[in-house]
Amino acid sequence: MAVFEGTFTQAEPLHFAVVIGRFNDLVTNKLLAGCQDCLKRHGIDVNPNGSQVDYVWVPGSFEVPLVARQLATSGRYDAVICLGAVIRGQTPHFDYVSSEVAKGIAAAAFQTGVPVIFGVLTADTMQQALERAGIKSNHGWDYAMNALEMGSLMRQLRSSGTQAYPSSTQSLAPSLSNTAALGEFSTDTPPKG
Ligand SMILES: Nc1c(NC[C@H](O)[C@H](O)[C@H](O)CO)[nH]c(=O)[nH]c1=O
Ligand SMILES: CC(=O)[C@@H](O)COP(=O)(O)O
Repeated sequence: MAVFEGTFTQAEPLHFAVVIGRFNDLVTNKLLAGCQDCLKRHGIDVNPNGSQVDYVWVPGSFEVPLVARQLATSGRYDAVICLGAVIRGQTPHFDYVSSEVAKGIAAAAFQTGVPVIFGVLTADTMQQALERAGIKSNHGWDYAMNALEMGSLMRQLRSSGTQAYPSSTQSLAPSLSNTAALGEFSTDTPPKG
């Protein structure tokens, strides 16, 4: 049997895409800064003109999953980091946007086998969101850590001969079979070789 765990010390070969919602960009720009700071401190070249991180801006959180899935499907990235800020208003709109973006991001990961990081704040107030985007702590940093860990973990799983999905189901596989495929990595992970 084996134990697989992502590391943070050998990030040099990893490639990331970051999808950012422009809505509430007072918050999302701060999440992005935290995310870049973390990646940079782990040896990643975060320059948009470099070769390791691509950035895609979309109008709002609702658009994030579509773009995240397209990027994940490209096979160019070890992880896709999604950043957004959904802040409750006076109508039920918040519930629709936050629910769809959460489901959509999960679906993008399941459908592609690529880690898609849920970095969308869902806050009752702007104050709550800002506190989580740099005033108290910056969750952008945490989301980058999640991407580093998952990118590293998936590389390990691939090189050990285990794969989250058979390559034939790499894109747009039905969610049921994807869920079953993920079960391969429960505590019953088969031995290597
Ligand atoms: N209200 C918020 C939105 N709304 C915009 C949607 O995300 C979307 O862009 C629009 O409905 C067009 O499809 N987006 C956020 O990211 N945060 C919000 O609080
Ligand atoms: C997240 C939202 O939907 C929010 O910004 C919209 O505000 P409102 O419900 O007042 O229209």
